[in-house]
Amino acid sequence: MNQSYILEIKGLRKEYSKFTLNNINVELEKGSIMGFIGPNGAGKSTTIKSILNIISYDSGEIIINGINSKDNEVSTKEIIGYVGDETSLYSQNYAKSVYKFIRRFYKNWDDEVFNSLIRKFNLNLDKKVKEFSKGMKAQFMLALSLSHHAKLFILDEPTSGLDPVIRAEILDIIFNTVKEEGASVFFSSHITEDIQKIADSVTYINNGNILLSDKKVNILSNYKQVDFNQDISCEFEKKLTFYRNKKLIIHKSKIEEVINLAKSYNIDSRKIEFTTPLLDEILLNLIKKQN
Ligand SMILES: Nc1ncnc2c1ncn2[C@@H]1O[C@H](COP(=O)(O)OP(=O)(O)OP(=O)(O)O)[C@@H](O)[C@H]1O
Repeated sequence: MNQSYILEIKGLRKEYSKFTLNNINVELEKGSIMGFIGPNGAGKSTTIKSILNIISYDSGEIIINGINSKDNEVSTKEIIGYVGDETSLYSQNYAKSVYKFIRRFYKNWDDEVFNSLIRKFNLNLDKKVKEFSKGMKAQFMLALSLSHHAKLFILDEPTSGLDPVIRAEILDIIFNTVKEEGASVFFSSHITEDIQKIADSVTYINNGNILLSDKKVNILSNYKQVDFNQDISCEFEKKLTFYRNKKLIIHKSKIEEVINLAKSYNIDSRKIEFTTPLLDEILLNLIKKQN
């Protein structure tokens, strides 16, 4: 247990018949935003459901604000604001009844925050949840989760399937609320662009295993995109594993190796440039290495 972390996942393991979430370790610092990214079926929702105790897990520990989440479920739930795809649970109900039902669970519920978000999103609470569009459902869920001064937001694909305008609005609200209140966010997404925009740290999961978990600035400074800025021979290209579409992403420890290799293929090393790649390119490179 470390007081500077709001969430610690230690050695989490969950076995399904055809999939294993294997030895997941994550540390989320208080006041920071972590993007949890990975392809379809990587294990993101399984991890999130384990954090929330929605499913049981085989081994490992989940510590929320210093407390083992299994030891005190009520107090840990109180400090979590969750957005997932559970609107189907309430779809037959009027939005107003859902709000009245949910607010009873939280002693820090704040109607002023809730009403201002509802006005901002222009949502009509006299509608049934099923009458809301996908974007409105996401806004409604977000308003519910942001209205009880949570310390930790767990967001499962909060922007998936939304148009760019609503996506940007939701990201802004998450970012601003969290920074104002000093809260923390663990959010899963397929959209690397969103993560690059607001996350302080990134955890990348593939096939039930974590391939990378680090501060975004470290990841971006640890990897380089190599631009040769000249024609290169097929033989040299073949030597460069993971060279695709004229892009080569390498860990910075490999810079010298690449320069020396290039020289041995008569490449003019003065023209070679090393730039900072997009997060997307770095993660794609990691998947290619794993497969
Ligand atoms: N209840 C279950 N029983 C058996 N297998 C399951 C169950 N729930 C999930 N899985 C399997 O676990 C794997 C991980 O699923 P999970 O939903 O965690 O992935 P994900 O990263 O959230 O994917 P997506 O981005 O598509 O939502 C998948 O292979 C899925 O089929």
